[in-house]
Amino acid sequence: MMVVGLTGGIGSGKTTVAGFFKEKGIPVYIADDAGKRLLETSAEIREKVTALIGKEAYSGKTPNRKHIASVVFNESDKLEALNGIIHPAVAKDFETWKSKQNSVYVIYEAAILFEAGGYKKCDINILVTADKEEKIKRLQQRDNSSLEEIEARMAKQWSDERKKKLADFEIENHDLALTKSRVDELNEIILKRGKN
Ligand SMILES: CC(C)(COP(=O)(O)OP(=O)(O)OC[C@H]1O[C@@H](n2cnc3c(N)ncnc32)[C@H](O)[C@@H]1O)[C@@H](O)C(=O)NCCC(=O)NCCS
Ligand SMILES: Nc1ncnc2c1ncn2[C@@H]1O[C@H](COP(=O)(O)OP(=O)(O)OP(=O)(O)O)[C@@H](O)[C@H]1O
Repeated sequence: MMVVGLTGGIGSGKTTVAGFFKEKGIPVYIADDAGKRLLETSAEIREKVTALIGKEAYSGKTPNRKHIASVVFNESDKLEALNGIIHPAVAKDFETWKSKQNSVYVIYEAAILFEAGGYKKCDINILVTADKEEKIKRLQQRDNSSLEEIEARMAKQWSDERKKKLADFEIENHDLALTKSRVDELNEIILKRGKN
């Protein structure tokens, strides 16, 4: 079974694109969601994250994601350490999930697929792009995020130019109808590759 990595900068629309693949019957794994789930359910992760960030990282067993984000997106060492706690657990969870799927290919959607090196384990990598202003507008509408919070995360991610060099395909996500037809087109290409 082929693994197709799907990534894009914050607010690019990668989850929206993943949804279009899902509508076509393709199994989709969302690493951001798995990371959040494991942050909440794994006692081992809770212990490590509390040791890294402090007691304020959790209220009981519930992670204070806003607080964790405010620490790690302003302190690179702590972000690296948090990645080191979450990423191996997500990789393991993905392998378990993948072994239960029955499809020519699955989508592995991850925010920092290139930055964290996960793209090397994928057979094909797709990059979703949008203009910076467009991404900021979408995030402000979706999350009520401040410009400062959005820019702190953007600063920790590679530029689209750098990511394009490693991507096999790009989806420019401006007009949703065009994005959807690009997904149809890529799905056909990937299915053909899977048969060869
Ligand atoms: C810091 C945390 C608690 C913030 O949670 P929050 O709900 O605010 O954000 P969420 O997880 O939905 O991510 C939203 C976006 O932030 C950006 N982002 C998240 N983690 C990272 C990271 N490690 N590096 C750069 N950008 C990141 C991405 O663009 C992502 O799509 C959470 O993102 C986290 O645990 N991150 C570290 C682990 C990680 O890399 N997760 C993502 C893939 S497994
Ligand atoms: N082409 C588009 N036109 C208008 N709005 C869009 C478009 N694509 C996505 N959106 C909206 O922009 C917001 C961000 O999209 P989405 O959640 O898919 O991005 P993401 O890259 O997964 O975000 P994050 O990096 O935060 O995980 C959502 O509210 C979504 O509905």
